[in-house]
Amino acid sequence: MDRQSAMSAPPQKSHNLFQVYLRLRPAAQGTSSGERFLAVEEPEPEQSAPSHITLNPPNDRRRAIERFAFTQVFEEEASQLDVFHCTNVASLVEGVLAPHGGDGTDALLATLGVTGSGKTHTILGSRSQRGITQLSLDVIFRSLGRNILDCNTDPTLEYTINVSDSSEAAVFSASAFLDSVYADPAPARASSRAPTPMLGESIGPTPAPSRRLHRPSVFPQHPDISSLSVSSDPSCEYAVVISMYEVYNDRIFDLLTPPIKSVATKEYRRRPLLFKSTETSPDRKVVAGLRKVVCGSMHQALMVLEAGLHERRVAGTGSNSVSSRSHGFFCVEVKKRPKGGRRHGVDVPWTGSTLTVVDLAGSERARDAKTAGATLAEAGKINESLMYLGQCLQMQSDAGNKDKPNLVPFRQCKLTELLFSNCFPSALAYSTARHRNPQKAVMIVTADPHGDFNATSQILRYSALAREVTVPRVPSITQTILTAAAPSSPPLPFSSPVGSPPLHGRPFFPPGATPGSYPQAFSPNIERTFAPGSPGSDVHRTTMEVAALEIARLSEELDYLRQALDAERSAREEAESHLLSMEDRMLDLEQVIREDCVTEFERRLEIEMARWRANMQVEMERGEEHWGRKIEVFERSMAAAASNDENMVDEESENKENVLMEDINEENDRLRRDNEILRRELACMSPTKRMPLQERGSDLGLAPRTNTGEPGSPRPTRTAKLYSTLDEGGLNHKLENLRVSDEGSSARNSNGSTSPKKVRKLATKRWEANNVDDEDLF
Ligand SMILES: Nc1ncnc2c1ncn2[C@@H]1O[C@H](COP(=O)(O)OP(=O)(O)OP(=O)(O)O)[C@@H](O)[C@H]1O
Repeated sequence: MDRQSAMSAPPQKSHNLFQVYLRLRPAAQGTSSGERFLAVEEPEPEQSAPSHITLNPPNDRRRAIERFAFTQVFEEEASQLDVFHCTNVASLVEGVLAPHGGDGTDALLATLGVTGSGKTHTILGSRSQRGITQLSLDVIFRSLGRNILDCNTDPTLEYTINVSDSSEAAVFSASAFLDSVYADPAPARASSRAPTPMLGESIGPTPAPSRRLHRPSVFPQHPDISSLSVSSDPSCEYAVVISMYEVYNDRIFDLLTPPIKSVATKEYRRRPLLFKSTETSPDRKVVAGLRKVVCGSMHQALMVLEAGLHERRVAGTGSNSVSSRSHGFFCVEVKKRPKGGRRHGVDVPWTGSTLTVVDLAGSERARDAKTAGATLAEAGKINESLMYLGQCLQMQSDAGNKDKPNLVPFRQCKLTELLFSNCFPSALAYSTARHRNPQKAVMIVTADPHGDFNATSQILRYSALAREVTVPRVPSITQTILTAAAPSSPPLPFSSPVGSPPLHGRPFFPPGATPGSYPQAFSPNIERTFAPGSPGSDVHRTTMEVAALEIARLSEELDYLRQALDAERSAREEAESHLLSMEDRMLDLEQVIREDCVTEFERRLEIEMARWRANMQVEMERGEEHWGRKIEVFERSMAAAASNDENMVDEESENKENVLMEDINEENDRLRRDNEILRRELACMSPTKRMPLQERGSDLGLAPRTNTGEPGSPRPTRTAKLYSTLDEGGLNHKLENLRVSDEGSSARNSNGSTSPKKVRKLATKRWEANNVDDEDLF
């Protein structure tokens, strides 16, 4: 049967979570290839395509010959189209489109292999050939035809998808996204891979991005699958939403969101995202917070793919000039809803399924890849995640068995979580009416038959659906043992017929795993065959065969452990040196921050001091003004008090004057009365006794004292008494005083300080005084 035509046959059915295919890559032209260690077996009689391969250890007769079974094996001559057809991607796409109603079935397509074995070539193609991703997109857009909606024709499309999205995504229209990423117009750029950094260059933190890519003008058109299309639901309208992310160092990063410049480190970095169940997606885990682009055409989808690939981390290594340093995920969500978005007059949200295409990073040996620094550390992470993936693949066959619980240890790292989480029926499927199918998955293992024997054999061991080990011819060891056991019997030749029934013994444990970590009840479905030997039931012979097999296995395991140890040691040294450099950097940063703080502190202190001084000045001026005002008020009050005192003195003296005047008036009245009495007495007296007026006048002024009181002097008369009283009373003196007082009051009056009332009083006094003078005339 023609090998190529046999490849187009459908793969065999199994209960495995992943259908596993093997693709061998052709030897690179112009390079000296090593000895070929992989041999494809002729297909079984009941099969149309080869499914088994034999691994022959080159130049090492101690190693066992191993045989591996896959769903199908593609030889070097297999084209991209062969792989696309035979891996049955079209049926996966059809499951996503859900032509018969419902949400559809998620599909996952991944490539696994040693670095440089052709994973990226298979999944993403090359400059001249399209890969499975482009072919799948072509089938999707071709099959949806006119039922596909575009943001340009439906302005609400972006909004309605955003609302119904269950992964907290930011949804963009393709035109908006592409305008933000690409510069217009631009020269053609045919490469589908990002520029390769220098060998060993650190690609940890994203360097300053040169945004605005050049728009690729042409995409490869070969192979052509224009004749192929799958069914879609004619009663529904569709939208194609694309997202891309990578798993780098066990963290998820969006490839369509530009990196953000860190304030602290001034480096451009992406924010890691979570893989989780959300409120609106309790039965399915999703990568939350991605940027998603609604594409209305195949061309737009390819442009988005190109932009995402540009952001993916790649590096040149000794094994591959453009080596993927992260696991890349390209997701095509096909959303569907009834035409017009309504059913029975009610709005219906978008539902749908996703086709995820995964380009895994290749496992590599540090010695061959000649990696160093961060690239070596990445390799450690890549190998570790691939080891966990191997463990999951080895356990996967039991997961399809309903009688056995799911024991696939897929939560050990982010990669296996992403690949396996949605493989199983949801626990909610039984409790809710809404039932979601577990995803369908295809793994394409790529291998270079002339490449690295150890790395390739490791990959084959943990990815194969079944494995047989045959005992090698090791006469030097076995014969010695056999001779010792049965010296009489001749040594028997070993034969290793492929496909002989398996012998019970220890199950195979993948590299890195310990026997204790595998429950015996769920050992992997690895077939192990031993050469049964021609004589049949010879116990010693069987024992020796088992021993030889065990030796071979242990020797392999030892090799692997040595390699792992080397890798771990170098990774540890790398990590330690990185830690030291980080510590130095931290110290430097701390120093810089401290200096910045001091400078800032001093600056602020200066400002505060200046402000304080200004405030102080203002306060002092205010205080001075305040006290000035107080003193002024005090002075004014003092002046007021002084003038009050003066007024009081005036009043006092006035009061005294008044009293004096009253006394004088009283005296005056008394004198008048006396005078009146004297007049009357005088009138009653004899004329002889009257004194002439002159005498009286003289008496009044200069009258001699006739009665001095001396003894013998005549007794004074009443008139004499009167004169005497007038004289003794100091009437003149009093009048003198009155005159003085009158002058004083006139003087004060002239000053204007005396009140009119006082003036009147004084006038009265003057008149009275004049009266006195007049009366004195008597
Ligand atoms: N089947 C094939 N036919 C032709 N060329 C191939 C094939 N497979 C791989 N190559 C070529 O081999 C080189 C390495 O392949 P590729 O980059 O796909 O390897 P890889 O497995 O993705 O490596 P890595 O894991 O380092 O990214 C590329 O130049 C590619 O074109």
